[in-house]
Amino acid sequence: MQNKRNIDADRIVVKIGTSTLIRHNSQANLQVIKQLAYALSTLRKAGKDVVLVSSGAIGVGMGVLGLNQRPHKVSEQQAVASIGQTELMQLYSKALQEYGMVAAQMLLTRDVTDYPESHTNVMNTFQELLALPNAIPIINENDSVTVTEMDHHTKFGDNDQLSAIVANLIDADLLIMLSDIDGFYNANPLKVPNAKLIDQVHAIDPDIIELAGGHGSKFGTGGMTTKLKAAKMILKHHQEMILANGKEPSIILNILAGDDVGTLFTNNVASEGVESYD
Ligand SMILES: Nc1ncnc2c1ncn2[C@@H]1O[C@H](COP(=O)(O)OP(=O)(O)O)[C@@H](O)[C@H]1O
Ligand SMILES: N[C@@H](CCC(=O)OP(=O)(O)O)C(=O)O
Repeated sequence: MQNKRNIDADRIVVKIGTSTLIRHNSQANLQVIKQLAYALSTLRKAGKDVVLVSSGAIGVGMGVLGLNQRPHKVSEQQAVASIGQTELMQLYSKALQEYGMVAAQMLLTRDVTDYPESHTNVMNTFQELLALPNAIPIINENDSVTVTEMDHHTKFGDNDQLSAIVANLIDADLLIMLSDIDGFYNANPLKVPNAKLIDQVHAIDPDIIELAGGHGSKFGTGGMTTKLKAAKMILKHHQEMILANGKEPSIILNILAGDDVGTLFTNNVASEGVESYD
């Protein structure tokens, strides 16, 4: 019999990565977007607070423009992102409409954590949106304005860290990180085919960081390292994160039903018999 987890989450942030949203031919994966819309709508209708952090602006923009390679120049990436973001939100809006939901786009910069006024404004927006019964906030980094300069860092780094910051900001119970891999392994499965899936992680220490190797897809940015940075922020705030495979986003519903899928990052020490890393 499959182990059950005790997942008690009323406020949930879901992050979906580029590698899950985009097919190898640079086209958006509509099946994934439709199923994601279904899962998020189901949770919202069940009274949960749900926020989506979605990557994919650059990946979708590459598809729109017929590019095979991610541009190297930052300004070109920003232009591609602004084209892709529009298309991505159209896809989400259409998919959510099927379930009576509306998409609410929020494009953030690090100002929301660095400047009290920006922080207050973004919190007010979250509060109003989460009070609406049929709105799903969909967040991405504001790629056309974020830069990292000597004296002003407006970039979050990547959407893995952005999703943890959002989870911290709105005091979410759970961050569900959907990627193209079943969870966190004891080595990069792309390089080590017999790598083993880890059920639970309780601390992000150098031994754990050592297990994250290399980048994933040609579209995504962070690979596993940035997911561990996100997990570290989550554990610091005594929240939980589950890293799972997003190829079937209905897995979100399995996660909330307590199914033992993916890797759970938690401060709560695992029950006996479950393989875990402290
Ligand atoms: N220890 C590990 N466990 C699982 N995946 C790993 C590990 N180390 C590196 N990876 C790589 O990280 C990839 C996921 O990161 P990425 O492609 O950036 O995803 P996303 O687009 O979802 O953010 C996996 O496909 C895998 O190749
Ligand atoms: N803002 C960028 C996010 C890039 C990013 O962090 O991607 P990923 O590693 O797939 O989460 C975009 O939408 O393309």
